[in-house]
Amino acid sequence: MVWETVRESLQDALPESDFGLWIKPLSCRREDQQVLELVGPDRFFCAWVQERYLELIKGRLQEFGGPSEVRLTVASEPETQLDAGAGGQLRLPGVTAPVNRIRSLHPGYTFEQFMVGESNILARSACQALADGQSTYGHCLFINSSTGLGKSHLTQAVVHKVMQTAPSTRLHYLTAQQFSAEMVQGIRSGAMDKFSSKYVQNCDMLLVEDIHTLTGKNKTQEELNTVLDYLIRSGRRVILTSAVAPRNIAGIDEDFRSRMTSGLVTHIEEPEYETRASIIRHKAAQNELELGDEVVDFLARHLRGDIRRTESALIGIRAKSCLLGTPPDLALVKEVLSAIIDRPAELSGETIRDFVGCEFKVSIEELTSRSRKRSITFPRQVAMYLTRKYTGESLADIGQLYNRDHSTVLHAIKVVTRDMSRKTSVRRQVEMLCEKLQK
Ligand SMILES: Nc1ncnc2c1ncn2[C@@H]1O[C@H](COP(=O)(O)OP(=O)(O)OP(=O)(O)O)[C@@H](O)[C@H]1O
Repeated sequence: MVWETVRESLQDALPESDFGLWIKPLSCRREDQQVLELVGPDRFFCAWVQERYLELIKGRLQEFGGPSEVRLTVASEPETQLDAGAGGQLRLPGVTAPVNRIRSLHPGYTFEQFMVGESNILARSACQALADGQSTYGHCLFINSSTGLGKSHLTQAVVHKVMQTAPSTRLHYLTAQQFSAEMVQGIRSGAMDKFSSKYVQNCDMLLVEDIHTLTGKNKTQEELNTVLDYLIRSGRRVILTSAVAPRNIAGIDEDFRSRMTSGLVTHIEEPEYETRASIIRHKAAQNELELGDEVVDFLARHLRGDIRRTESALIGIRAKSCLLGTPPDLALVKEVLSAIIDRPAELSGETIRDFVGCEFKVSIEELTSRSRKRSITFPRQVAMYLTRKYTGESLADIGQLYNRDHSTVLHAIKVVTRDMSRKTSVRRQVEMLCEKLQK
């Protein structure tokens, strides 16, 4: 085979380490008059060979009368089939795969499929900038949110984008648990040098999820702290995610906490109404589910927080609609949702606004007006407080009901909470309203 000859000639032409790292692992899958197909262990490997050695390989092939076309293919191990969506952590050739499970990539977690709104725009923009190699938001990003609000989606969107636009980037994407397990393995097998060189010298971008799971894991914190220290100081890109705000993660070394938060720290809020509606439309279309505006509105008003619940509701709606052979109308959707939502569907922000208006004999126009008369501001503030207490609507959503922004709602909640503790009359009135609402 001509490839064997070319390979031998490259062994003579290249430094031993380069040949061992980049040429030796290539295997020949096909060789005929037209094409030589070489297989490399992963995408990063192939991109590197393509950039640095392809012309050399082609030149040698010509010399030895081989085919003019060379194809580089990623081996079809599940963890390296990144195009097919089964993705995995990228690693350097010659560095053995860790024995622990590698975090796989979801093919749909891309920027295009991430719906943007006030709640997540900062996190999204920062991720986009990091993926594009811009330093607008610095090099180190810490994202936190409660569950199901898109931390993994955004982190993986960065990985997808970097792999598409700069595939030779040495990138490691894993969870904190995987980092920890790999480190323990390194210690046990006496291979800590390899471990450190993988994450320190041979890393352009590090993405570690679920940092909150490092509570009490002092050795892992110490190791990751050293890695971050080097990466941040040398301008490498870092993304960390956590289900807990950095200041609230217990059992974390203060130096480590401060290093992790030395760049931009951003919190993804629960999506507001408009974002929820666009997520519902987008996910419905993906599920080939046609939803009318009334149904989308109903779902957006009742499904807040964790987007996984929205996804599960849409799957349920589709299943029920298929089963009955009818399009998903409001009655069907309400039935499916009754199994998912834990609070009575009728206790919405609007219901509470109507109720409070009726109790205080104030119209909706007055409640939503700019008026600052005490006879109107007090019911408005109480209504905002009750909506927050009973509906789980975001501050921005509550604000919309009263023509205000989220900071006014936050202020109203603080005022009512404070006055309830100081003034018996306020406490009694609010308690009475709560009793009526619960009935
Ligand atoms: N803004 C968004 N647009 C579209 N889909 C979204 C958005 N936010 C979240 N999702 C979807 O919600 C689901 C959960 O998101 P993801 O796994 O990223 O959450 P997470 O914050 O990492 O949660 P956890 O803390 O539980 O790991 C995913 O299927 C994701 O696609």
